Amino acid sequence: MKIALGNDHCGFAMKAHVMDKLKSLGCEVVDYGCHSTEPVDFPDISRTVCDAVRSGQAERGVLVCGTGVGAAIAANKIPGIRAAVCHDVHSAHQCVEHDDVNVMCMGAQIIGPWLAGDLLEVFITARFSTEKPFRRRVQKLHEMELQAARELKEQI
Ligand SMILES: O=C(CO)[C@H](O)[C@H](O)[C@H](O)COP(=O)(O)O
Repeated sequence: MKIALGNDHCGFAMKAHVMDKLKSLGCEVVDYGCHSTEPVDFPDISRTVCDAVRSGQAERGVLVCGTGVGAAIAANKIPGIRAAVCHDVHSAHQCVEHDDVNVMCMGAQIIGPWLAGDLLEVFITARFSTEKPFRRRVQKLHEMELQAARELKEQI
């Protein structure tokens, strides 16, 4: 699986571990930065990673910031992206199985590298369920996104 990986300065220290884990799972990883602890703005990193997912360059994205929260807020503003902060193993697989999450966000200030590795493993191996209720709910998310775009257009 192709993965777009991004982090801000708070996530930089965890990146090497995340990268190693993803590679050990057989993933092809593109690193969209940042590449040091020099402060950057998490919305910029989310944008780049999510554009790679949207365009099909990557199948899924992984974002690491301090808490995972800012990265997820930014990612969810991008059409076609369903991002979730995951700090427990159950959410990390269920968010894909039930909600078709395509970008997982983690907080390097909240969890350690070993839990991050376990989260990545279940996130990468999980697949969106074919069961109707889950498909219907995600379809409703698409419709909400389209409605929001229409409302925005009316305002302009
Ligand atoms: O977690 C984050 C956003 O939700 C960021 O990674 C930072 O931790 C947070 O914004 C604090 O930023 P700072 O520049 O390290 O003070």
